[in-house]
Amino acid sequence: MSSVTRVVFLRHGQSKWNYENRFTGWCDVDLSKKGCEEAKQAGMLIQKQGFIFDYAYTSLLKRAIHTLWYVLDKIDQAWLPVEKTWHLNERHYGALQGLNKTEVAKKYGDQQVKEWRRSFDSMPPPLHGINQQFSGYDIRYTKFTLEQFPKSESLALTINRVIPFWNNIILPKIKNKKTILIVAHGNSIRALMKYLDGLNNEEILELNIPTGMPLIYEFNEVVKPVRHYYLNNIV
Ligand SMILES: O=C(O)[C@@H](CO)OP(=O)(O)O
Repeated sequence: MSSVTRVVFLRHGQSKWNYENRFTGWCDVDLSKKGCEEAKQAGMLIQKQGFIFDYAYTSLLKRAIHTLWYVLDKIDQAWLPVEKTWHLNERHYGALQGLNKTEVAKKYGDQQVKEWRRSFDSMPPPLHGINQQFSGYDIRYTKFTLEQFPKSESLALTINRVIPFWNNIILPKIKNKKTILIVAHGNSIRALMKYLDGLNNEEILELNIPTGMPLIYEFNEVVKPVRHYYLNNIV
């Protein structure tokens, strides 16, 4: 019997705003047609590896939830216990949410946009006031007061809310040899990878997570990551 325990991470399939090249963050945008196909393909890749999961986790955002549904359908594990949590949400992109990335780069420069998107501690400009990109009144976020509700998040702040979730909820299950599926977002997965692999601030700058590509992490008996790799058609 294998002594490694596996966790499958999956960034949602392409969303409609990924397709339109717009900052998304906590805006609840659905999958594009291509994203639905990517999610089904991810399910097929996972199914080929014969994974039988004990638990699945996802965010409160439908691009991730629907990706998970496609995967569970393909692997015929729709019965799986699923927990949805804001801890796995995409990083909040503040006032950039809804804006076109190319237009923002024309206005502020490529370097600034790269920093906002990929650096460790740079914070996108915060949302001001209540506009259509503000989801603080949404019923799914009632546990936040308006003051607590994020108006923007750096990767560092994203790490602060993803890692306690990892340590409190996921880690004990890996210790108990449970196989776990986590369907999340580019930056919540980057936050986890920075932590798991001890990436420094230069390394994190270059880390991008592809949509709809299952990423397998293997953990040893003392729950240290020993190897990770993407599943693709070659596997
Ligand atoms: O817009 C977003 O929410 C994210 C992920 O789609 O974009 P980026 O790749 O710029 O972090």
